[in-house]
Amino acid sequence: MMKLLDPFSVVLMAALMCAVMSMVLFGARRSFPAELRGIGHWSAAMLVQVVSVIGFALRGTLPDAVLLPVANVLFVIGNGLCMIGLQRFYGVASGWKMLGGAAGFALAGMLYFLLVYPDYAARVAWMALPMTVLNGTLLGLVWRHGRPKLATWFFGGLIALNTVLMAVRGVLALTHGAAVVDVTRPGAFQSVYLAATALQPALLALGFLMVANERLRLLLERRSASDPLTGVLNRRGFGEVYTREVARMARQRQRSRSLALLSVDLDFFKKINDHHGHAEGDRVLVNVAKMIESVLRESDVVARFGGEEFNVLLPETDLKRALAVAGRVQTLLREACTGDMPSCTASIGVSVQTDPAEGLQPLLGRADEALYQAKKNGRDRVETWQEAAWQVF
Ligand SMILES: Nc1nc2c(ncn2[C@@H]2O[C@H](COP(=O)(O)OP(=O)(O)OP(=O)(O)O)[C@@H](O)[C@H]2O)c(=O)[nH]1
Repeated sequence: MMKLLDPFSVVLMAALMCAVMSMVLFGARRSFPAELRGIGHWSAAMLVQVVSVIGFALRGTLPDAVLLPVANVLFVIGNGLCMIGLQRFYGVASGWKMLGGAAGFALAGMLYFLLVYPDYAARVAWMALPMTVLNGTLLGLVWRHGRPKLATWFFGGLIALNTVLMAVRGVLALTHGAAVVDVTRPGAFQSVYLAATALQPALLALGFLMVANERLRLLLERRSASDPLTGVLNRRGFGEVYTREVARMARQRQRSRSLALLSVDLDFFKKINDHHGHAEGDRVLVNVAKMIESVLRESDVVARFGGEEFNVLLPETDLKRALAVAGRVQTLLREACTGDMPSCTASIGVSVQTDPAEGLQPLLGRADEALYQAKKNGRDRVETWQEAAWQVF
């Protein structure tokens, strides 16, 4: 067993794996969207670990008084950078002070127990403290902010094991002395610790990458369902919500079930672009999307399929309420346009669905026809389409 795990080879293996992970993370940082933060810190952390591990491997070639403080402090900094990376990833304030404190604490202890009062077990116990605190902080972050997914369990499990191992090593150093924790001596705990030390940084980085990948999947899913300019849903996202709502409607027993759709189209939007420029036109679209959202209930959704037309889905809504919402959108738009926004009004077509089997296209078609009618009848008005006749409001 000990032949397989001679400390020198283990340490070199660890350095190699950290170097590979650093490159993988660096590549990920360049190719992942900028919203996924903290990956660069993990890449840097792995590089720092490489230098630290090489420092340990060089033991015997340089004086311990120089090598050990440097290698140990770098080890702490490497773990601290992982913490900062994860804090950035989860959008939490970065704990640079904590990292500085942990590194300073490690340096002071190392120097004291090497130069003033040389004691191997005391050094191990001392180092265990900042390492346990940093890893415990990582664990807390995953616990509070991680999504309950397999990647998170894997990542969190690794951090938990690492935290326990660090703490146990510190306690063993205090209670049993160097004989049990000195990795150059044979022993069960030393073998476990060595194997874990070799695998831990690279495995942790792998766990982080898995969590980042999961976040990337979510982000892309959300992007593919939303309009890049206004941030509201796009046609695809709208279709998904509609399908969900219509299924819910089908499950409802009462006869009065219905959902409504508003087709909101800005009037003479081309003029806004022509007079104020395309960028200002974009700003108007973003504001209008916000404004529409502000008059909706939580279950209502707004989408932009393109151009200057917005579609609003109002679940569990009858014609009367749909008209009231349309009226509120118009009022808000008129009020907002008196401020710093170019003057604009909207025509709105309203349609209602009561049969769950009908489908989105007929509903959109009717709202579109109503909208066309609103435009034809002079704009800045709301119209609805019903089977019997045109209703003008
Ligand atoms: N700024 C901006 N303009 C857009 C965008 N998409 C479409 N447009 C513009 O919206 C205008 C739509 O023009 P029209 O279809 O003639 O409609 P309108 O001028 O609003 O006239 P009516 O709808 O008939 O009242 C065009 O000038 C498009 O270039 C966009 O994303 N940003």
